[in-house]
Amino acid sequence: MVPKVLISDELSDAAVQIFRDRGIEVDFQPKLGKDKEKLAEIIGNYDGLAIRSATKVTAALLEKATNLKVVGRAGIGVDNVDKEAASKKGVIVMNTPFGNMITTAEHAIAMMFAVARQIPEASASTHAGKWEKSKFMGVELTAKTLGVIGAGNIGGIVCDRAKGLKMKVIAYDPFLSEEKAEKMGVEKVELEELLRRADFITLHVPLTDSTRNILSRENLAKTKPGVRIINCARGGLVDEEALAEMLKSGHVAGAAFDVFSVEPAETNPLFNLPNVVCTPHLGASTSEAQENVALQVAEQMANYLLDGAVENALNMPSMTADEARVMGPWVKLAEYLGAFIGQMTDEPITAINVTYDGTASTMNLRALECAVIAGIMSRVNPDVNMVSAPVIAKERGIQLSTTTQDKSGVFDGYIKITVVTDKRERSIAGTCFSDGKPRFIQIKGINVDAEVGRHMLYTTNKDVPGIIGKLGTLLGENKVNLANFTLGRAAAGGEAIAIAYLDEALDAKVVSELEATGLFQQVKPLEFNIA
Ligand SMILES: NC(=O)C1=CN([C@@H]2O[C@H](COP(=O)(O)OP(=O)(O)OC[C@H]3O[C@@H](n4cnc5c(N)ncnc54)[C@H](O)[C@@H]3O)[C@@H](O)[C@H]2O)C=CC1
Ligand SMILES: O=C(O)C(=O)COP(=O)(O)O
Repeated sequence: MVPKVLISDELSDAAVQIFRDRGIEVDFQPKLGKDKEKLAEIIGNYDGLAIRSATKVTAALLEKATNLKVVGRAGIGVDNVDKEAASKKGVIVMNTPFGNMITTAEHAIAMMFAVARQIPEASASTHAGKWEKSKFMGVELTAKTLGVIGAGNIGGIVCDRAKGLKMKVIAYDPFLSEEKAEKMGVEKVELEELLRRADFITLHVPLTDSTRNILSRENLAKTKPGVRIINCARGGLVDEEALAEMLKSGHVAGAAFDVFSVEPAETNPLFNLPNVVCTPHLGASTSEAQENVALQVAEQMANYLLDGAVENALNMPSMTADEARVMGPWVKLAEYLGAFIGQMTDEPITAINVTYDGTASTMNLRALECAVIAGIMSRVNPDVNMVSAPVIAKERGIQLSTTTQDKSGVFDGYIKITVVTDKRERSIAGTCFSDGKPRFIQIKGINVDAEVGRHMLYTTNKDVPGIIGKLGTLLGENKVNLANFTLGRAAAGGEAIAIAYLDEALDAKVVSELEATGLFQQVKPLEFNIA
């Protein structure tokens, strides 16, 4: 089936072209992001949704997005996407972290100049024929201290440009190392010190629980008198009411805001105050940046929908198309191993350990781990996938651990998973042969060579003559056709396991009859989702 993508915000035509060139059906409805009812009505038809900041991907919208696999944000900030809800629904959320960073940094610098020299007001006054030369006395940037809150990609470029302007740059970013700060030629400081020393403050942090209201009334009061504040990051980082009051009192000399706590901003405490420069979220609005993010998001979404490659996802480990191809059988194996043990385990799982041996240990382990968890969780929730499974496991407080080791046996590599419950530990191992077919190679420590079948019956018994005959007879009496059969045992007379491959799912009645014979310790019908 040809995947379908909806573009619900203003995106460069380049994105539409890429989707078409890649053989993806695309609907370009750039106004839809502002019409949430209409969007909710049709979202169920799409595998992918490409957005900017106008579309709000809420839990309610995701509920309706029954086919959605990926949300692609043509830009950086994803605070308009409920990532937790998306993860739970198994929807990948990806952004384009670099495509508009230069453009946004340049906008911040432009805003700093604009507020230092009151350019918008001076321009409006000149257009009005007033020639108010003495009214617009500005300040120089040279030798002033710029306080950068958040020195990541955009903040880093702002630091670099500001140094070019001969400013003294200080940065507050708890994740910025001293070495990196030194390399960037900036002084790393705490927030309090930044507030106290900066002549200009510019914000470049994402909007998160830790950054919301970072320039609160209390923090604004700690700033240097005459400070000018620039926000080209996100509305909600600054207390706009408090800032408006401080602008009026003269403590803050000016502000330049591109983003607002409510957008589109029709009213705002900062509007119509002298020396407040406002732009309507234009940070990323250059033709270059829009071309970059549109191309990138379309390529990333197409790669995922067509080849399973994952790039710049916020809720899934990265995987190249080549990796996805090479690892395909191993990802399947990981999922089948998880599904086997998940179906065997009725009591709550407290911990999962995954051992990667030989070739398996050289692969993208995060992706394999997600597949293992998805397999295990699929018994509880059939809609679970590699994106949602780790979230569900975390919610349930399941401890995850991994072990890697060099090739230790006859196989070039294998994956072994052990799950721990309050009552017991269970383990299973499997490998992929060169035919690309996943095989179970060890169950409960007993060696087997078992392919994966859609409908399987797993039994354990004491290794004594006649039991397998009885199993066959009972299945035959119930008109259950056997497609194949595999046995394994620890030692003669010890524990033995049998795996029967059936043509259809086993009736609960047959399971009860098998249990009633008293010959088996365990009788478990197993179902596998084989594409
Ligand atoms: N106005 C616009 O049109 C645009 C706005 N943006 C906004 O700019 C933000 C920053 O973008 P990037 O630099 O690309 O992100 P980034 O992830 O490269 O940098 C963010 C930095 O903030 C730091 N940080 C996180 N929590 C912090 C905290 N509590 N205190 C101080 N620093 C903290 C991080 O360590 C990181 O270095 C985006 O999240 C987005 O909201 C991005 C593009 C365009
Ligand atoms: O990339 C970002 O984070 C932005 O804020 C840009 O927003 P936009 O795509 O212009 O609506």
